[in-house]
Parts: sequence; C-alpha cells; structure tokens
Amino acid sequence: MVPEVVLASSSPRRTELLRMLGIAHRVVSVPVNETMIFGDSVPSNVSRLAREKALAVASRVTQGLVIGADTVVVFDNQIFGKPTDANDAVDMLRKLQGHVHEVFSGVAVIDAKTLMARMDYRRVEVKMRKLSDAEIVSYVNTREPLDKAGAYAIQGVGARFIEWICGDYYAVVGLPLELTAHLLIESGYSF
Ligand SMILES: Cc1cn([C@H]2C[C@H](O)[C@@H](COP(=O)(O)OP(=O)(O)OP(=O)(O)O)O2)c(=O)[nH]c1=O
Repeated sequence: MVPEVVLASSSPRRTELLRMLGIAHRVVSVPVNETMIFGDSVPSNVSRLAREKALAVASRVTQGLVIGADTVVVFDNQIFGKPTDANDAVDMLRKLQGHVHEVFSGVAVIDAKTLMARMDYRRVEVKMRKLSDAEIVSYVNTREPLDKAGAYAIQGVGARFIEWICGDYYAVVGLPLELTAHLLIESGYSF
C-alpha cells in the first residue's frame, strides 16, 4: 500500500508542485521558529529547518510520510529569507540585481510512525539582470515578492528579471522535485 503523504508547509507553491507530480497529499502546517544557526553552513541550516518543519507535523500525526522544506537566497555572505516588509523587499532586490546569487532548498521526509528522517538539499545559481529603482518599486508594489525568499518569484512576474539559472528550477520555486521524489521512494513511497 502506498503510504499517505503529508505536506508540512503553508506554501501554496509546494502543494501545487506535489500535485504536478501526481502525489496525493494533505497539508498540515505547524509554525516553526525559522532561525539560522550562524556557525552552521547554509546547506545544513536549510536541511535542519526542513527536518524541523516535518518533525513538528510528524509528531502530531500517527502515520504517513511527512515532507518539510526550506528555501533561502544567499548573496555576498548574506542570507535572505522572506522580506519583513516592502522596504526590506526593495533592499533585497537592490542588492541582488545585476548579480549571480545562490538559492538553497532543503527537503526532509519523515516517516511519522518510526520518525526516521531523510533529508538533503539542492543549490541553484540564479542570474538576475540589472534593475532600475523604478522597476524594483513597481515590482514590490505588486506584492508578489513579499512572501518569497529573496523577494522575487521566478515562477511569477519576477521571471522578467531572471537571465539564467544553473540547477533545479523547482528548488528555486521552493521544492526540488527530483530530490523530493527520491527521498519519498527511499522512505517507501511508490509512483
Ligand atoms: C526564490 C523564490 C522563493 N519562493 C518561495 C518558496 C518558499 O515558499 C518561500 C521561502 O520561504 P520558506 O520559509 O522556505 O517557506 P514558506 O514560509 O513559504 O512555507 P513553510 O515554511 O510553511 O513551508 O519563497 C518562490 O516561490 N519563488 C522564488 O523564485
């Protein structure tokens, strides 16, 4: 029997991506404190946060495979999560424009019965073209960037600003699908 899949995320993008793969699932989201540990690397931080998000839900359901994920943008030794407000979004985009930055997406799959956790991450390079201040302000006014790490959505209006990427497109949107499918299969799921 194929195990039930539970998505531990409030992100509508992640639900859509799982649906795209044909993975039936329910969504159970529990707020988790998303602070980075400074001595740790970005890959271990996003993997740990993905695991914490999944664990918060796995401890509340009796069975199933629980998926957690975490996505951040890194540029010039700074980590950009979701902007705190519109001004923060403008600041982020002023820094990112004209440069290559990295996106790290961690994914964890936890078997709720055994609490066995599998996790990994993907790293993607993204080149954002130069943006004028007027373009940045008008983009932030669309409100699209306000709930996105790095203050842009590659899958939305923000696509206009992205020259190229190197890596898994779906990791930028928030859920690396090849990795997620791999972790699910290792945990007993079958397609
Ligand atoms: C860079 C980028 C990020 N994002 C999104 C993916 C994530 O939803 C979000 C990063 O925030 P996360 O903290 O990873 O996720 P979340 O708060 O949206 O959801 P939850 O913690 O409940 O799982 O940024 C895009 O949608 N498009 C992009 O191009």
